[in-house]
Amino acid sequence: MSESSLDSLTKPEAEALAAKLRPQLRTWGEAYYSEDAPTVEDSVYDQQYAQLVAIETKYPDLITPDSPTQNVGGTVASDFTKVPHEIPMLSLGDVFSEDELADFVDHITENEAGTYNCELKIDGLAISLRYVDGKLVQGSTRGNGQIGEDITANLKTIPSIPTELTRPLTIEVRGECYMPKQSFIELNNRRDAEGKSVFANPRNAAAGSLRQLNTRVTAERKLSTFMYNVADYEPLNTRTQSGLIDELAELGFTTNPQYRVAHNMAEIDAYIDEYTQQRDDLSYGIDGIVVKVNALPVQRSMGATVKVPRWAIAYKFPPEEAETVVHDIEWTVGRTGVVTPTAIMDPVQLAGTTVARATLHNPDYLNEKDVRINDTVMLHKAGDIIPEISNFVASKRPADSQPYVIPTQCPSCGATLVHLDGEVALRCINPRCPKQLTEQMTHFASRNAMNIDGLGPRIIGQLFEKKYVSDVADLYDLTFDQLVTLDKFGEKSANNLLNALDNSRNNSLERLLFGLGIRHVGNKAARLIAAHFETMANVMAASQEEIAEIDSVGDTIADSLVTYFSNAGARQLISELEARGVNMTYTSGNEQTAPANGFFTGKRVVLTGKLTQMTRGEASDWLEAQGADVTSSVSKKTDLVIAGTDAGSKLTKAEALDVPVWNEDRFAAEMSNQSVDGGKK
Ligand SMILES: NC(=O)c1ccc[n+]([C@@H]2O[C@H](COP(=O)([O-])OP(=O)(O)OC[C@H]3O[C@@H](n4cnc5c(N)ncnc54)[C@H](O)[C@@H]3O)[C@@H](O)[C@H]2O)c1
Ligand SMILES: [Zn+2]
Repeated sequence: MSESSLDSLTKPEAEALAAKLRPQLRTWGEAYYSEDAPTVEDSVYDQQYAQLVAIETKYPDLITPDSPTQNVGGTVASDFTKVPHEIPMLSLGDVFSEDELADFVDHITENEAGTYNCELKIDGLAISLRYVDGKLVQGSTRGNGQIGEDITANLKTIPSIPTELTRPLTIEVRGECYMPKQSFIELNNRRDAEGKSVFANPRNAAAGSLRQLNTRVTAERKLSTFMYNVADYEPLNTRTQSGLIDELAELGFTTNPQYRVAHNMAEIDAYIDEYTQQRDDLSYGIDGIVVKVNALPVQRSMGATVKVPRWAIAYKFPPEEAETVVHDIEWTVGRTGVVTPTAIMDPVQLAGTTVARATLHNPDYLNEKDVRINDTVMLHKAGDIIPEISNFVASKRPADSQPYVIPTQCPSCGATLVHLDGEVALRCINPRCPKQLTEQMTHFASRNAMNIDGLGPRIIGQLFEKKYVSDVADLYDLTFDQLVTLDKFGEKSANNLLNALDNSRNNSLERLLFGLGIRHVGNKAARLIAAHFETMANVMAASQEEIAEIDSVGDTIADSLVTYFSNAGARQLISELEARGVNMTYTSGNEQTAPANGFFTGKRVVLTGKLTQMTRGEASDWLEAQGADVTSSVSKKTDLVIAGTDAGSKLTKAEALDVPVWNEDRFAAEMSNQSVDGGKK
């Protein structure tokens, strides 16, 4: 609300409006901070928040202590141990135009001559890390600013966070935990495919991934960090904000290199312009820039309000929007039968890319947005990354517009679509649905599954069209003569594909188990199950209880596996594969398939102490499969020691010899990284 429209309100009217805004903001804040699932766009929240600030600035006596303007947004879930922040973790004041920013800078310059440090405003969530004598002892969320949540175990799975500093400082370091753009896109794609709701932006995704009771989930989400602050700068040598970032880097933290010292508003403007241009090229999301007084003693003397420091301000990028017209809503069937709608639009430039498609996720989402064919819509990029429809433009809706009718039949096979229990997604449950079969075969051939080089979706589509295949077992009957009839497929490609198919017959069981695309059975679960039961026959004969007993497998996966194999068609498929020479046993323990130049290739690794997430045997098998040499005694030649709890003399010796030491979480994180990538090749 602008000053002038606010001026038209009487004080009682302003009071009444404030009394309406506060609970609304609180409700939105609750969804955003506790559920990591905002119910409105940030710009809507920001606009109402600004109205409240304007009212409270004009009539300070209307401020209530519980007003959202007086409290750092955030919650403390009861699932986590509480961590009091002796020095509060604050929010940032924000401005939305360069003029407002200039006012802030002028005000400071009048009082305190000096320089500013410009930093990128990373779209993540604030964390605090406490080190005692250089060792990481605790990590926490911002929470409500006064009290955070203890997420030490989760933070230890993040590779960029050092467990030990290069100097034995006792210090509390603060910064941002974020999810890189690529991981964010992959995570949301995966969630769409699984019929789950998607995260609105990388910040919510990072928060949701970090505040997990199961640290393995955190480890899989590929989070990273940039540290940029300390609770108290006394232990440091530097006395400037820019020097602080350098010193944190020397201590072993990952810091953002894109900061710059500015002397005046012109230089700050130049920085803003530069990063407004470059933001789309960064591998992480930013939602603005932060301008900070550079001298740390000046920061301290300026202090803070109850909510924000007085020595810093965030300049938020204006949300980039574009207008276009929706021509069609396309429904596509995924591997698991989830059918997702996509809006097909006139191509338009938006934040650095041409956009012609935007996902509408699921029928609920589509209905809520009420998008119709021929609607003019406003587009933005969710979390500045994924094109999304903000809303339709009511004034431009054609008079004869009809609400969009959600299809009831599969676009590929015509089967009636269903909602499975509790799912927002629509599904085709026809096991012979052609599109699902192509997608399933693509999955079967993929790198982490049967790893059949040269068998991509284009080829698979043709194989089905020509009726050379109807399921994955048929792949093993393909002939040279058939393959050379495919479009743009020469003799060399045909031979290569036949070779790749032949090689895949020797894969260890876990690849087949994963390749079947059984719901919930990811590559890690497949590995655990294959290693446990050793043969496909054992897996198929296993009861729900026997499967669920395996560490970190659990009921959901066990149920799904049993259901899958209870189907006669599935059992038939397995015997057809077996008849075609596909290996049905677990051989990874002694297989020579170590990646040629993976992280562990040729490394001497010693395991010591008690492991909790796996047995020593499993850890050792896995390391050997990665090409490591697992030895039992620590020497100068040892490359790495992995220490569980109660590690004794080997750990002491490693420390004395300066051999790098990893804890179990760090190792588990690497394991899941490698398995997600299918072993770095
Ligand atoms: N859509 C909704 O319903 C909803 C609800 C509540 C809040 N929000 C959004 O959340 C934001 C308000 O949240 P907030 O109070 O945490 O403020 P904020 O996120 O705007 O700014 C403060 C935070 O910026 C982060 N930050 C990133 N880079 C930094 C750097 N270089 N230096 C210092 N800090 C840096 C820190 O985590 C800090 O806590 C607004 O953008 C608002 O739109 C949205
Ligand atoms: Zn179908």
